[in-house]
Amino acid sequence: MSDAATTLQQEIAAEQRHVDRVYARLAELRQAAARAEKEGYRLARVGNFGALVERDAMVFHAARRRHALDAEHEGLVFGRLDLREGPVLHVGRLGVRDEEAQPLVIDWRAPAAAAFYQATAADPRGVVRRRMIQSSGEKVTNIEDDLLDPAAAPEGMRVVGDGALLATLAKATGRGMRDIVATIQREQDQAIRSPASGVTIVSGGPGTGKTAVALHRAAYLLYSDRSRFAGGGIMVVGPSGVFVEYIAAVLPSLGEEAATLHSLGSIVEDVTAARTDPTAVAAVKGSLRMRRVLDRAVRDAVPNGPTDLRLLYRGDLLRLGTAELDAIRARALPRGARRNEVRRAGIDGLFEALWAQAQAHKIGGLPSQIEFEDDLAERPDFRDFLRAWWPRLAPRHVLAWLADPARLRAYTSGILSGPEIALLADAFVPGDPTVADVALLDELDEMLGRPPQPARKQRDPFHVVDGVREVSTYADRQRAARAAAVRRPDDYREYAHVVVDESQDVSPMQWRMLGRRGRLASWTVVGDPAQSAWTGDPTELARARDRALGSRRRHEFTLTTNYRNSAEIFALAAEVIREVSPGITLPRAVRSTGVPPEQLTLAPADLPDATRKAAARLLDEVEGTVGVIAPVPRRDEVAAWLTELPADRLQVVTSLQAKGMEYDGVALVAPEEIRKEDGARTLYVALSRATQRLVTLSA
Ligand SMILES: Nc1ncnc2c1ncn2[C@@H]1O[C@H](COP(=O)(O)OP(=O)(O)OP(=O)(O)O)[C@@H](O)[C@H]1O
Repeated sequence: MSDAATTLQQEIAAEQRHVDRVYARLAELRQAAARAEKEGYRLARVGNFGALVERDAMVFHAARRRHALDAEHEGLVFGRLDLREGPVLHVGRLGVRDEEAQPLVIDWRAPAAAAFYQATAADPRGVVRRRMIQSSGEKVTNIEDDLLDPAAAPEGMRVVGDGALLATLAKATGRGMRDIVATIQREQDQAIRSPASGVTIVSGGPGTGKTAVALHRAAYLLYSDRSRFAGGGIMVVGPSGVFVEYIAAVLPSLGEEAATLHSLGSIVEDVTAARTDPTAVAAVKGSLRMRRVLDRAVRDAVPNGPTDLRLLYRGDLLRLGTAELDAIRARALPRGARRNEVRRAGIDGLFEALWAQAQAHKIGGLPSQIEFEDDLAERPDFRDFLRAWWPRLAPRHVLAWLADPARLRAYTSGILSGPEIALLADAFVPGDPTVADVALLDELDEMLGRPPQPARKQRDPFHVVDGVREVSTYADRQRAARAAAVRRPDDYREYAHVVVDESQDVSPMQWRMLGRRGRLASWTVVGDPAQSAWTGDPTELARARDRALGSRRRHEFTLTTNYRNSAEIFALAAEVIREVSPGITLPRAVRSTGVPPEQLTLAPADLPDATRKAAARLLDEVEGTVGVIAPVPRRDEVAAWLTELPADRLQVVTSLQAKGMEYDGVALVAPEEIRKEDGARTLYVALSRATQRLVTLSA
């Protein structure tokens, strides 16, 4: 064995001794947690109510603690700091103390761990040597050191390895995003630890770790002020369901379950939309002018509703025609009134008009006005009329009205341009909303208001026995521990923190939707304007975003290194974005594979076969996942070409779903169509998804 190899083995063995101590202590803690749970159950047999409550609390906390211990078992210790002064510190996924309450490992989120991420040779912050410890399970497999302050290094201090970051980046991509807790870089750490209040804005080009930073920031906030952020809740919003699935494992791997993940299509209660509109249609649907369009809709008569009211009262015909009914409805709906909440005003309007008529007709034996109204209110024909004339409207009902060409024209004329109105024809499919429609549904919900509803039954992980909530099985306990922080009504609006990823694609109407849920929140907003697919009015967009974020203080951060793409792949993506933004500052891609992207041009008839071959070859060449990116309208067609390939490492997505995603190999189908339909910026996104191999197939 060479000297260097021997040194490395000795250092690994030294770290292994510490790691073993940590796991031994962890086992004791786990046993203690289990004992606490048991003790909780013993209390149950004491039988009085106070003991039962105490038992619940004990079981709950013990289960939660055990859950955390289990979640963070893998690679628990990943760093070590040798400082100029003070004891050696080990950094890990959670803090563990020995029997004397001395720290064996400090939590990566703790202030003392900040130096692990922020120290550099130029600014060592008291750190002499920073050591990254790589493990598999409980076994230390490698060590990488940075000597940050050579002058302060004690005699005999050894330094091994050459770059944990690059070693990590070269590893294959799995189905889901991985946490980067062991290799967070200084500029990223500053954004992660930015103040908990106000708005933290993180920008940076493709692959600079914006998503990773946003998720680690959520974990950091939960650690630094648990009662505030777990109590109020953190909502993380991403562009698509595919993306949310991709990032879903990061927070649990950091031991955090307390954040709620949503795609822009799944924010509104009872709605899950995955379908996207063509970019031009989405720009119209996302414009704030749609508020005026919707406002006209919510004031309109319902389709197939009654056009007049005829009532025989004491032998006399009372009648209100279309114009009168419309006027009554309009009077009952002054600016700002919510249709579902002012139904009573509509009914009063009818009573007034009918009473006036009855008096004018000099009906014999006419009772008092109150009795007259009581008479009408009890009549089935009058009640039927009311139900048809002023029904309780759900947002989806009103949105469906826009599928009717005549109504669409009436609501949009003078607000949208002719071509914009044409774009919206056929763009609303009743019962099948698109992602952009969800923000319209939310707006309609706000405009219509809600009649009071009976409370919905929540799924409860506790069993209720004799009025006492209890958990009985291990699975129940786990679920109860997890659920306690995340159980909230579906239309919950009091989040303590909102994280918006890929924020460059949030439309003005979507900002309103998010703003409604973050009125009390602090925010983390990450994005890259260069990757924006938004083709609508930029000033309107900026205004809507500012409105949602309010006057809160802004903290801005920019990330500058692309950790995802090989330099060869990013060079091709850079060419595309420079065509539309010549002066743009792009991140630096740090890793080179020596393999340039392959750009194929084919006859259209050869595209299916060539795509199949390219995908098969990529599956051979890379260890991790392969993404096939297709133009939006062709996704299913392209997927059908690939049915014979193994599906476990292959994913077919549209150019819009590719937002935020990452694959080791990418086959990009028909880039020219993507450019034409969704613009060069969306093509730029598609070109910057691959870590190792990229093939483009132009027809
Ligand atoms: N400090 C780091 N250590 C290791 N890997 C990192 C680090 N920072 C980022 N990465 C990796 O780089 C890749 C890109 O990160 P991420 O997806 O967060 O970038 P992004 O800025 O959101 O990209 P995009 O804007 O293109 O969606 C991920 O695989 C992430 O794990």
